[in-house]
Amino acid sequence: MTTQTSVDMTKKTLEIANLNFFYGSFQGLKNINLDIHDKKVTAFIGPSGCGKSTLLRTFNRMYDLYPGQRAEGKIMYHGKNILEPGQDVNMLRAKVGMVFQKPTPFPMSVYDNIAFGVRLYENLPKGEMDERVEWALNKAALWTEVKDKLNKSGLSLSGGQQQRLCIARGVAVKPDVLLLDEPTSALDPISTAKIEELISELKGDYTIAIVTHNMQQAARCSDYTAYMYLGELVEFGETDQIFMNPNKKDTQDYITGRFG
Ligand SMILES: Nc1ncnc2c1ncn2[C@@H]1O[C@H](COP(=O)(O)OP(=O)(O)OP(=O)(O)O)[C@@H](O)[C@H]1O
Repeated sequence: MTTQTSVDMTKKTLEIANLNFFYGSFQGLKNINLDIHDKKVTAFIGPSGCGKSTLLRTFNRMYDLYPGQRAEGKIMYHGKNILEPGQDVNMLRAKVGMVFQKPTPFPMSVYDNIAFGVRLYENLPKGEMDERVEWALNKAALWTEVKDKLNKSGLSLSGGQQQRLCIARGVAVKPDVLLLDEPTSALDPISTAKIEELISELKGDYTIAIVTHNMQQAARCSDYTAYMYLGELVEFGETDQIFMNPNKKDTQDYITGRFG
């Protein structure tokens, strides 16, 4: 008998089919097919320039902000192809939030860094906004460190705290998906460990896709791993299988450091 749990295990948040991406005439992604599973962490690994960030940026159409960049194919989210012209991209970006490599707090208070995004989508009375700010900072494991500094500039925090503030900002609008583009590459080992711990906790509530150069990080944090090379998806599967028993020799060579 199929239990509810096993049904949930196979639920997909994003279904990517025949996805191609172009920077002008240069094709950055070639016929990508994969599913992003609900409330799991999917890691994207591969050598520099293989298209990891490009792929991540298609999931919330971040590329739309840049002329000359276009995607073809399908990314199904809640039964709709988000690549179609009628898609409300602002709503999409609220549901599919993104955190970048370099922490990017807004030049405003810690409190307003969180409240700013919430105000774009919801009109909350002050008391409820206070609760939302505390809730988001708690989710990002930052509340105890900043609860006495809510009126201080977000830029006055340490790099690791700034990155958790950016995660709190993403979480505050209650997204389904969090896209993390090398979120720890600018951080020290202690901050990195905190973010990795946070990722494990957040996946209880959110679907997470992470680009990382750090193979150990992919192995530690993710449930699924995608290995990319030259704009193609070489191999995708459960992280244990990809790291311990990859199907392709290219994947094996990359994860064992024999590549290039
Ligand atoms: N704005 C752009 N205009 C033209 N080509 C681009 C642009 N951004 C990226 N590319 C190209 O697209 C390809 C994929 O780049 P992308 O940044 O997605 O790779 P990546 O795997 O994330 O690399 P890295 O690990 O170095 O961040 C590369 O060949 C890159 O040069």
